[in-house]
Amino acid sequence: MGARQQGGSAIQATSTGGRHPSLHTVKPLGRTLFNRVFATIYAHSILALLFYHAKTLFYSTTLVSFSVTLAFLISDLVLAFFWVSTQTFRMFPVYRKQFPENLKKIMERSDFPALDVFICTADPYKEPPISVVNTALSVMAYDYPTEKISVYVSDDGGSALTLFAFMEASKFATHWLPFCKKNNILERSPEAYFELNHTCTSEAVSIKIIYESMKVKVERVLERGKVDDENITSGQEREAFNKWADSFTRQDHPAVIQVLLDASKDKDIAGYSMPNLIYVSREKSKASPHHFKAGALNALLRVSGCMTNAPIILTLDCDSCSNDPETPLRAMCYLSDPETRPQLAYVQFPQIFRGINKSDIYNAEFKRLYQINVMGFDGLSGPNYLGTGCFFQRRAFYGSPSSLASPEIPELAPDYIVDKPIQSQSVLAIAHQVASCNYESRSNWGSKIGFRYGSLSEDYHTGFRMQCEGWKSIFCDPDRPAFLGDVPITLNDALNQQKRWSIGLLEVGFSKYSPATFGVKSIGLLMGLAYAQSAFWAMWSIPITTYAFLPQLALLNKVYIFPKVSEPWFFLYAFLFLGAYGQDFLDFILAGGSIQRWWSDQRFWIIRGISSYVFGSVEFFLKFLGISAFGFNVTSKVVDHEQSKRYGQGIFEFGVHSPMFVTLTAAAIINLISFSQGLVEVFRGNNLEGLFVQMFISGFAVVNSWPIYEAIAWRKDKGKMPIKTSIIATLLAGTLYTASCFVFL
Ligand SMILES: O=c1ccn([C@@H]2O[C@H](COP(=O)(O)OP(=O)(O)O[C@H]3O[C@H](CO)[C@@H](O)[C@H](O)[C@H]3O)[C@@H](O)[C@H]2O)c(=O)[nH]1
Ligand SMILES: [Mn+2]
Repeated sequence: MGARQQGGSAIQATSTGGRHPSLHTVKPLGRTLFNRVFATIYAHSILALLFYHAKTLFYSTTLVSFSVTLAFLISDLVLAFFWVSTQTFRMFPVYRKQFPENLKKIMERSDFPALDVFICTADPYKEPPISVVNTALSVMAYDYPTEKISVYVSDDGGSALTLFAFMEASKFATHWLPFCKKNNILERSPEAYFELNHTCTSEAVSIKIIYESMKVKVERVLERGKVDDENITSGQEREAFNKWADSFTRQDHPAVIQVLLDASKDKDIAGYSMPNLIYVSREKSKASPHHFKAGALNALLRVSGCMTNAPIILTLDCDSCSNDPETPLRAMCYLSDPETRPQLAYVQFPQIFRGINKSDIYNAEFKRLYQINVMGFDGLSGPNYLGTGCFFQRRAFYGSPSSLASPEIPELAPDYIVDKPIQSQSVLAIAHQVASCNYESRSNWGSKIGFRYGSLSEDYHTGFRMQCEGWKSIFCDPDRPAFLGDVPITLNDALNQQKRWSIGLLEVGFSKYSPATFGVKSIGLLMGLAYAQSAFWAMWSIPITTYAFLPQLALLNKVYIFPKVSEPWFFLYAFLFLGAYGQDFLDFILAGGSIQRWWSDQRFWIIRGISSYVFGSVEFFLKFLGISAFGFNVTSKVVDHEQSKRYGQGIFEFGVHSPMFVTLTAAAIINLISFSQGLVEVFRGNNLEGLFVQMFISGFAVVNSWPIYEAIAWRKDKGKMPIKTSIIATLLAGTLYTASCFVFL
């Protein structure tokens, strides 16, 4: 909205010095001055609050009041940390525009750099192969010199079913690509295209028939769980599937690298060349760590290095379909600009999703994380890497801009020129060698070269470390979303995803490369703080859990812990609450959000605070102390019909028992009871002034908890709260209340 109108025009030449038409412009957002003034006022209010706590702490006469004050002091210090670090995003947010149409005036198409696309998938039953195929087709059909595109699919599930789907896709692609280009189609994922376009030409109808028959074949094979002989059409295909011997399991198998399309040979039905399409399932063995997605990406980095070694790499999650065929040209506006290029590690596009319900109940949109904060980062040294939809310079994986970190073999150097066909014996031999699981042992992969290991949030970690090395990045947020991904549609999936993120981020936060120490030293205070905010994301659990339980338990015990409405300190509390919420609301709406979605956003922040972040922190510290281990739990992209219907109606999906639902439900129960108790007090004419803040907090929580009460009390569908969860939560609430009676006695 506001942001979009300030883009500037193509006439203001920026980077090309006026000699050529401009490729891109950058402008500060209009609200920067307001942000700075407001920050000054708000900072003073925070200091006043801390002073108030210190004073209360100093004069507290009992152990209980001392402990309660201390708990609020700690909580408010954490809130203050998040507030301070949020200001880094508000100091210099910028908005950029690109002019891809000008690229053609400056460069010949034949001079465009080659592009290697990496697509990761890990489990055919959670990530349906037909969707992965759609993602691949959507980028194979990019408006970009086709023979320069190579798509590498990493299959961490090591599944013949996925390979089968891609064999079928390579045949379908020979029809699909010319169809898209000839008709200048925008949605180049067939699924999206057929969903949107109901009035079809006869050509479209016949393409649709080919697509549907491929889809049916792929889905049938998936249902059967194996590729039957009748589905294998050539000796070459049979040879490939023979690799799935009896000893082949997903955790233990040799590397499988299969060239499905070869740009130098294969042609589409119109006679034009096809892109390269290569299936890669790296070697796995239970004896060696595989480092989850980062490991998969590094294997692709090496395999692609010796096969095509394109200078530009696009990384995609299996569900990130292209939504705009012009996207690589937009990225090229920066990657081909001699002024920005030498320092530029990557151009990040925002993560945008399809199929989010109207009020976005699980806050899948993540406006703050994926859009608002990123614009703030962009005005400093550039956005963090978001894991998908990102164009890298290959060189950025090999050391800082000024000093190259050399790989073990010359074939992997970023400037190596591949002079043999990708299917030649020698190329395939090296590719298999670098995809083996022992290749990385005692090497710099994962520490100084490639995607970085040691965190379940490999995206955040890798981008951060690149910036510490001196690389810059750019956020590219065009009006038409460049990619569209899938969102979790059950609460359990959403919370588990958030738990994984919070663990991964803590892993970086407490490593020797912590943004708070190493980061501040390498990239400066503002960038360091900006990264630190995410690293310690899970610490939100401290204030949120405290405010979800403590004021309520005190209220139940008739202990009033906040300033009375008539006291001046009350206004401080009111200002801090309204100021923070108000500014958040403003940011959200100015970034094009709706009021309804903003409400869900704040609600889900509270929900995460008492579930994902609490459990994520606990799991992290157990691992830190060497007591347990955790893995990368892939988010399901499979759509259950009933669940998806409820999701569409905006109904919360519980359905299964989860410890994370227990804490949530316990909080909902305690808030409801304490609010009711407060009401009783008010009707009895007791002390509304002293009660007010506590009543307000529990009332606010009650309104937010509405979906939980529904799920416990009167829903009948499969997504209601399991009885077991409700019982355990009630017991937990009872225990907390009993304990509080002893404390507040
Ligand atoms: O061992 C693994 C685990 C996952 N993946 C792939 O990683 C991607 C992301 O997994 P998903 O379950 O969809 O996670 P999300 O939480 O939705 O993803 C976000 O968070 C991840 C880090 O936790 C980033 O890697 C992603 O890019 C980012 O979109 C998918 O394509 C998976 O196939 C692998 O290749 N190997
Ligand atoms: Mn995902």
